[in-house]
Amino acid sequence: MCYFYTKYVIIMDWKNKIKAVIFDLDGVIVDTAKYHYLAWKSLADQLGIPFSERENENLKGISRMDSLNFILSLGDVQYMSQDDKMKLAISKNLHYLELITDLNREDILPGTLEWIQECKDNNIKIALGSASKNARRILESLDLIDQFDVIIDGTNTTKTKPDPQVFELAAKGLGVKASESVVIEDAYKGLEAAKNGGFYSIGIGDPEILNIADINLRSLSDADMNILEKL
Ligand SMILES: O=P(O)(O)OC[C@H]1O[C@@H](O)[C@H](O)[C@@H](O)[C@@H]1O
Ligand SMILES: [Mg+2]
Repeated sequence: MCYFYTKYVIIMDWKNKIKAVIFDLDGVIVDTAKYHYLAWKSLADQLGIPFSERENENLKGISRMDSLNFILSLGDVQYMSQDDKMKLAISKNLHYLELITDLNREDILPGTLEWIQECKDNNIKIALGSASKNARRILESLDLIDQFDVIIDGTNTTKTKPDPQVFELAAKGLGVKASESVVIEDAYKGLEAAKNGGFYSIGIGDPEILNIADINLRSLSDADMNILEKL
């Protein structure tokens, strides 16, 4: 008796469409968002400004100075000299750095390493697109710095999310178009930045808050890259 076997190779559609993934850092790769909150909360307490996790949502994805200005506006602070603002921003950052002293590979959020590996297996380029000026230091602590083809952070940008500059610079560095790239973000403003630049997006976190993402996940560990088939 003779058997004939036919092999079908199914090529997923997203593999023809997507050439790059741009990861946000804080709240996507590592849960530093909570330390940013704790450091801002402690500063707000010192200044006597009411500040809770609800208001903190507005700080996700924006620069250090914009965050400080937002907190001062909550306290109805009409005027503060640039010098004094700088001192407060520096003190918040020193506190934040203290809180993340012990950050290490175990702090990488679930699913991140698998997504990075899948990108590599599928010849998808990887960039970091973060507002943080501490990004490189954090990637070093996590031993991830060598995984990225391009790193764009708060030291490379002049405009903050929701301006798409950070993602545009990342795409330019990778040599891909926005329409061929997926941005992974935990911040509403980050998702707005992705949309403003014409990037696809995945929102990590509460789908009700992140309701402008193309795909919503609670965590990267909730799906593998074939979820991009939904795009
Ligand atoms: O103070 P840093 O590390 O430069 O970070 C700037 C911003 O970086 C973003 O990634 C965070 O979501 C913001 O909360 C933070 O303010
Ligand atoms: Mg973030």
